[in-house]
Amino acid sequence: MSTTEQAALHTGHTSTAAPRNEIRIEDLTVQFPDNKGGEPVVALSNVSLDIRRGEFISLVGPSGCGKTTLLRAIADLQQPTSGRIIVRGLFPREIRMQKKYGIVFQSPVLYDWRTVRRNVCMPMEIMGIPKKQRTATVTEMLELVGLYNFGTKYPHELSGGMQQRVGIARALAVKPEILLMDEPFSALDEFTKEKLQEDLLTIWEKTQKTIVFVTHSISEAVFLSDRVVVLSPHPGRLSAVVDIDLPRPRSLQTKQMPEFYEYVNKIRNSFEGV
Ligand SMILES: Nc1ncnc2c1ncn2[C@@H]1O[C@H](COP(=O)(O)OP(=O)(O)OP(=O)(O)O)[C@@H](O)[C@H]1O
Repeated sequence: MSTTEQAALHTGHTSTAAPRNEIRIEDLTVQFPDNKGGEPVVALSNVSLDIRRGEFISLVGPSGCGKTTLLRAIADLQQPTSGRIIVRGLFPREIRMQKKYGIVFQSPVLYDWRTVRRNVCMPMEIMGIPKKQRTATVTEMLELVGLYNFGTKYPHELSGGMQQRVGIARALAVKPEILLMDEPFSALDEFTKEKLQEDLLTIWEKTQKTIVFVTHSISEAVFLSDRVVVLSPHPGRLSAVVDIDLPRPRSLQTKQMPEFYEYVNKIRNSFEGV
């Protein structure tokens, strides 16, 4: 299918109008073969979901429910067994080739022999972006994540939270449209996590990216998201989609609101029986 044909998949959108749906997941099934010759593992079964442009959406659910598989399928790191994903009218491969994804994993995988600045710079070097532009972007990104004064440090000189900030700066440096984050804060202590959650919301508000965020933490998902998607395991299915109608901008005070607890309980209850 050509790019134009793919774009035509978005019925009703002209080339100038921004499609309402950033990511459309249609009847997605992902199976993994069993290496002992048994039944395949059904990681995701018939999952359908529309993600809006500029939305902050979280995927939660018990271990093994397919959160990472879904994120990887969006990122074109995992191919569907059936069903499809359409991103801005194109297949994920096209979006990946166009460098429209920024991906942040649980561990930022920084290069120890490169300074913070040179770590953030790396994807732009690979893309052949001119040096002057790279330098300006690195400065902009380090300011955005609050690490401007740490550009000449090496990863081992940074705390875990600072290293994760470098990972976020690096993902944002190529100016992606969509940020895919897989448990980015789960290895951090509670204080660092809370600070990074607030800072991520500030970055999201400034940059207007679409963010798909995988987490084990219901309260983290409620605090950050416009919508929380609950998956249930074996096979991984969509079990609930909850709109989080808490006011923005959100801060630590948000976590004290009765409505915050109500959302957390509602989502926790939707886990029951899973
Ligand atoms: N490469 C693979 N080969 C075989 N099975 C896999 C593979 N990747 C994932 N699975 C299986 O698919 C299911 C979903 O895994 P996935 O990692 O997506 O779940 P998850 O919700 O992200 O889990 P967790 O919360 O523990 O990270 C699990 O049963 C897992 O064992």
